[in-house]
Amino acid sequence: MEGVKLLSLRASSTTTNATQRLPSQQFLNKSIPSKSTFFRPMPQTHIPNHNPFKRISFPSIKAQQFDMKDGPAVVSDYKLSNGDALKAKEWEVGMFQDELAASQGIRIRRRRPTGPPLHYVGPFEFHLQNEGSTPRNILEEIVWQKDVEVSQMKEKKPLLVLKTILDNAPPVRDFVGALKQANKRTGFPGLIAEVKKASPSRGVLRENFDPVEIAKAYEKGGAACLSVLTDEKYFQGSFENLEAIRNSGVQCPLLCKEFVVDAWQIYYARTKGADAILLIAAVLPDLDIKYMVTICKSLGLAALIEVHDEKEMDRVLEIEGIELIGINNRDLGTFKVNIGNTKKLLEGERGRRIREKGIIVVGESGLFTPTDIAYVQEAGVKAVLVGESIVKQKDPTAGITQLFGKDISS
Ligand SMILES: O=C(O)c1ccccc1NCC(=O)[C@H](O)[C@H](O)COP(=O)(O)O
Repeated sequence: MEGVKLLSLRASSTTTNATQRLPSQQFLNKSIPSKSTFFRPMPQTHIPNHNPFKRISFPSIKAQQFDMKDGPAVVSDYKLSNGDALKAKEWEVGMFQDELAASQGIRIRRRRPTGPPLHYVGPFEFHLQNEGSTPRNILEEIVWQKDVEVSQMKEKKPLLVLKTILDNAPPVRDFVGALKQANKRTGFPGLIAEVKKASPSRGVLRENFDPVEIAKAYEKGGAACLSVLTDEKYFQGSFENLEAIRNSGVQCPLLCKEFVVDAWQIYYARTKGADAILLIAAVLPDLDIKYMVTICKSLGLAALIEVHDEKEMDRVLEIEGIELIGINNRDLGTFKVNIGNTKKLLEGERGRRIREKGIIVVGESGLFTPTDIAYVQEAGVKAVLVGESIVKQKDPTAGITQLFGKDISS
């Protein structure tokens, strides 16, 4: 069988022991390395081109044990099968994607670093450090899990199948239009009411959870749009919930609240009745956002681009064609909530650019009282995304009236 030649494999014996505590309860008592083994600058890395016979140069690999004496080892003429070469290529591409993202300030790695395929280690017996394969925070853990889930789902329903379903799909509802209209009608920020059973930071929010009943109660209470969590593992949500709400007669446009790591998910969300989808800037590099926004537009979906800090906001403001930006008051890495974040990100030049571009800003998370709503409205939002404070109420319709300090249903 043809193979590629592994021309130089270097290994060093350095290890890192420095640890830091993770913030979330779920992560308590776990420690992670301060620096990931597979996330440091590796100037020697090249993405191999498609010719399997071309030279591939590999990044340096840190080893905990290495039975060669001292210093780098050079392996020559070690052959990889085509299958292994593919794995090697995938691994290097993954590394390259993470480095590209890091250059944009993105700390979330898109998939769990697996370490190089076994054959990379050649004839030497050494164990790769796997500290780098521990997620740094909950968002990274969710994203890694999502990457695995999506590859399995894609196998069951490839894009071509989704596209066929979409040929007969009912029309999309105008998500942004509904928010603007509600803002005009009520004088308050348009409400995106979240159908949320549980969350990593707050646990189960509502035991008796009937998504359709809650959606109807929100609509009755004056919600302009609904946000439906579809992640199962961390939020106890589902695409069945989204579909059921869509088929229940509820008229509000629906946001699919997912952790998008692959454009396939956008098509899938649309087949399940979504009118809008969330894209998180802390997870997606600029090019992915641009590409995904284009896909959303081609499908008629609105894209809610979520940011949490100035850097993310500045990146997103450079992207053409963004209509909706969500400012999350919750740090998805540490769970800390501060509604002052919305104000901070809308001050000065940023606020001016947003107004100039006619972007609708959504204040997200941690909104519980009429004072909170007034505060973010004063800061410049035209919409709010609210989950916990209304979903926990026995009667979510009344919860909305309580949140705004006024009946906003008519
Ligand atoms: O809510 C969490 O614990 C959480 C953890 C990790 C990633 C995302 C998370 N939440 C998503 C959201 O931002 C909220 O569901 C949404 O903005 C509503 O927030 P709230 O009104 O505070 O329920």
